[in-house]
Amino acid sequence: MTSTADNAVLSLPEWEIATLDQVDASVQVLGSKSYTNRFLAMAGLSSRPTTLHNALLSQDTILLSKALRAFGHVEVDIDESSNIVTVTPTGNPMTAPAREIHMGNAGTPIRLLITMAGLARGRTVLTGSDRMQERPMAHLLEALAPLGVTATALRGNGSPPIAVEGPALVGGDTRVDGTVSSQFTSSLLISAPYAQNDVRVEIVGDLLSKPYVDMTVEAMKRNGVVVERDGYTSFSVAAGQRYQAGQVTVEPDASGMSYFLAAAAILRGRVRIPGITRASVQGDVGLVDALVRMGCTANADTDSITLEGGALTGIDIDMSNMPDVVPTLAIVAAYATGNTHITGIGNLRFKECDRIDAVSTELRKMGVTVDTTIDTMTIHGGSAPRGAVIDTYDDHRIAMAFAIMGLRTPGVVIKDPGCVAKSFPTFWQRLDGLRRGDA
Ligand SMILES: O=C(O)C1=C[C@@H](OP(=O)(O)O)[C@@H](O)[C@H](O)C1
Ligand SMILES: C=C(OP(=O)(O)O)C(=O)O
Repeated sequence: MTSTADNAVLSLPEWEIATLDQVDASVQVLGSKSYTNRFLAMAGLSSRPTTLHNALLSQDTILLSKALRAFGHVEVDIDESSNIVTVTPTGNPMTAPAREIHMGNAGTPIRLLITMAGLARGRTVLTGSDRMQERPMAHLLEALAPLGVTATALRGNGSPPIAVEGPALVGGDTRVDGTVSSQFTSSLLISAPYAQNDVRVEIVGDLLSKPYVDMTVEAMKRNGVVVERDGYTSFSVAAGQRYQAGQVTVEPDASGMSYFLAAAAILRGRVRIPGITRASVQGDVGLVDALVRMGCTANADTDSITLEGGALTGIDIDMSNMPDVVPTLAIVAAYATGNTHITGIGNLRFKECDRIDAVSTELRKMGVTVDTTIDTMTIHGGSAPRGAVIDTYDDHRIAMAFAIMGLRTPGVVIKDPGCVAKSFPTFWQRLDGLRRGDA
């Protein structure tokens, strides 16, 4: 075991976390994955150049950049040393790539691309990892048909590989199920300005992950496109609007931030995240309020979030608006007294892995009692977790959340630490930086 971590950890089969007695650190978190994906997609449609500053450069966003390039409408330059991405229109229309596009397990990017492919000339085929080939897309495919686009799951199971025929985005009225993924709605909205006619999207059922749709509407507005809306039940985009692009700065990733806040919570220390505030549109900042309810203290600064740990008690919480920080809250709950009952999380079963199964299985390995149902999880606090070898299911969030437990509980070994590269390739360096106070 060593406390020295650099990017070499990404290629190790497993990594044992060194415990840490105390934490008082400021942590630089990479740019938001969701904003980077949105601004890249919009830049990929625009006929004006875009420069993204503090962009997240990770597996998912790089896959999206490559896919956009493959449509021929834009060139994408990535400067890894400065986290700047420049998207430059080529003057050519979007054309379906001759080869299928492989999107790994990048869920948001593939879903954004499915509607975008309806604007490209020819037949686009989008596919991904084995897990991606199980992730649900049928509601999006069904919603595209009334807008003129034929998008077909080639194996008939509603999942990739998916073929999209274009150019065909005529526009009009459609309905989309909101209860499985908000990404379907975001996908329809982001391409909507480029349809021939106005697009109106009605949401069927109660939309989950609502803040992600707020982020979409806000990012479109920052880019010059207005979305009219009736709460979370319908959204309209007038035809003919165009993304203005230009210079965009991406704020830090609230989901990535969550692991360091959890470290402060379970070590009763203090962590400061500059560049993001509790007023962010990113729903995952809601974790701060949850941790305060559990006994932590948080600031109300205008340029950062600081969280200080306290005596932790379990809470009841509906996390349907912040699904990606459920693993984070669950590991904090393991150190609280009393039970934490998390509801509204049925769609965790469709993420990079079945996160309800994964979190409960790995917490149980560590001696924590967890009850689950199809869409809830109850973590029984009060028994000291013990070290274990943690399976990570090719899921970055399982690896990162359980790594934080290793700061307090000796003997936590994270298998396949490289899986964090999906959203946070510098995670292990930042974790190591906690020990010096300047992550
Ligand atoms: O739109 C987005 O950027 C995202 C939406 C969420 O998905 P769901 O809407 O499927 O919950 C979230 O889990 C994902 O990591 C990113
Ligand atoms: C669910 C996630 O990502 P995606 O759906 O974009 O693959 C995630 O990052 O937690």
